Amino acid sequence: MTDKSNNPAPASDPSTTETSNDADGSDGQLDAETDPGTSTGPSDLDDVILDNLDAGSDDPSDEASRGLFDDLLEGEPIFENKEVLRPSYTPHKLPHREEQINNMATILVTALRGDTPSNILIYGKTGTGKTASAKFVSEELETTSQKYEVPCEVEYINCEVTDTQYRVLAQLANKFIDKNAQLIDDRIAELEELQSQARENTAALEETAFGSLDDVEAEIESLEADKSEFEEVPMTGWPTDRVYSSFFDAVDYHERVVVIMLDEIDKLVEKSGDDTLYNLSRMNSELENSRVSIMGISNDLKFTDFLDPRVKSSLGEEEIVFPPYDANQLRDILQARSDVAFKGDALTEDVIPLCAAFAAQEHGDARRALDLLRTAGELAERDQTDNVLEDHVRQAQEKIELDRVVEVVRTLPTQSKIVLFAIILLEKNGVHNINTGEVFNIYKNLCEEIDADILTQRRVTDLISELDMLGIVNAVVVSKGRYGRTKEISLSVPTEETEAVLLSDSRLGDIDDVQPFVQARFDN
Ligand SMILES: Nc1ncnc2c1ncn2[C@@H]1O[C@H](COP(=O)(O)OP(=O)(O)OP(=O)(O)O)[C@@H](O)[C@H]1O
Repeated sequence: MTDKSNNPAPASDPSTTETSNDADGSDGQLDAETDPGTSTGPSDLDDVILDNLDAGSDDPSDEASRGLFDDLLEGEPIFENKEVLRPSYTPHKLPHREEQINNMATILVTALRGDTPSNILIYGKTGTGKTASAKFVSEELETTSQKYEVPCEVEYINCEVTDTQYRVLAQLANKFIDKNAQLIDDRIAELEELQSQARENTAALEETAFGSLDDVEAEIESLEADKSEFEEVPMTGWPTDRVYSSFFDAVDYHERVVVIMLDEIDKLVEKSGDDTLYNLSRMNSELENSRVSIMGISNDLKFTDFLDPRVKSSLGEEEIVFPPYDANQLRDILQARSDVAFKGDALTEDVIPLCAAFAAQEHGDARRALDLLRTAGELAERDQTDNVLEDHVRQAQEKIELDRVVEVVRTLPTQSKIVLFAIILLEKNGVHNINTGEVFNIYKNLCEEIDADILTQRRVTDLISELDMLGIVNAVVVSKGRYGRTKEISLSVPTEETEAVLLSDSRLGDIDDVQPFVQARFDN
């Protein structure tokens, strides 16, 4: 990167050296240097600076005109369209998901015949294409329904964000209230058009259901009354049954089949139980004009164990499983995306197979594979090379892993952070085969220092097990013969980086000198 502060030009020019001695940066001096005859008025000053830069184009002082971005912009870009590698992009082709997509379509085609499709539960680990496939099928369904003029709508809700019954129902109610308002407006506009035609010539009413202009007027008034009855649901504050009946009335306003897609449905059940699913699944018996079908998507294969048996059987009428991708399948997925994402020959031969192999190790996660490919491309771009190399993929793998660790450590509860900090202090001081007692001693001293509650040794042991499950430490139980069993703990993440994240927590960051705490290990 070109750094103006390193630019030798001003120093090598005696006149500018003088200038820099001038307390206020002396614009006048520059002026005089360039053109002694020029006055120092502000309007001339602009010209002088430009002249100066132009004149020096062969001079190293040209560097001064190079901005922060010039070097980065130089050279061939590696990406043709980086957006297609981002998670927000919905691909139009989903290799190796044909079977699941066909299964979904076979179930949902019922909606295009005006009947209620069975509810569907979609399972599969993260990054196996569940959301992408379900969205693809929904878009196709809506497009076809428009083509054949069958009223069929899909509503998508991400239950990780919208995670209570109130919010799910309110969001659905408001979506249908908006749609109804739009429908009513369109219908009123048509009727007003008919009114004006009929005023000129009453024959315009002949082919319609209206006998007179008064009938048309009455219909417009009735539609306006309907519209004013739909009241937007506030995001908090109403009793839940009122929100439910708003949604019910809005969805039943006219004939249609509605598919409600509940992504991360397990999060909704975890946070607020199965009431929402119970209410949604029994709606059809009461709806007069419309029909509702539910499509639930989950990473957690076991979440239905927590459901009321009635909800469970109704929701799981059809189940579709998304298995993890293997390395060959990931390769095809990456190849299809990279054709659009990268410039012609930007990728060297090994890049896609390596990204696929890394991601296949991580339970066949396509999101991870795409992240790796994008990050490798970005690292190559930063190196200002024309090609993405195998080494960029390895660096990308490390970077993503480190980012994950940083995020997990950053969001740990304070007590777990203190326990982890104690383990780090022991490791940094060369202690091997750390045991729970040693961690507990240092933990206690750290807690006293920062005025935190001290948990029992048993709880601390639990927290160590949690850190183990998160992959931050490795705790193995070893038998000490007649002295019983103990845990030997070691760090599974890079020490320096993890410590830096812990110290960025304001409470732990307040500890000035950690040495006495490590010393305490020997005192206890
Ligand atoms: N067969 C595929 N072809 C192309 N891209 C795919 C395929 N499967 C998944 N992807 C891409 O991988 C990423 C993750 O997919 P998606 O969000 O559908 O996974 P998911 O199974 O819903 O995961 P999660 O449960 O974590 O939400 C998305 O960017 C998606 O476009």
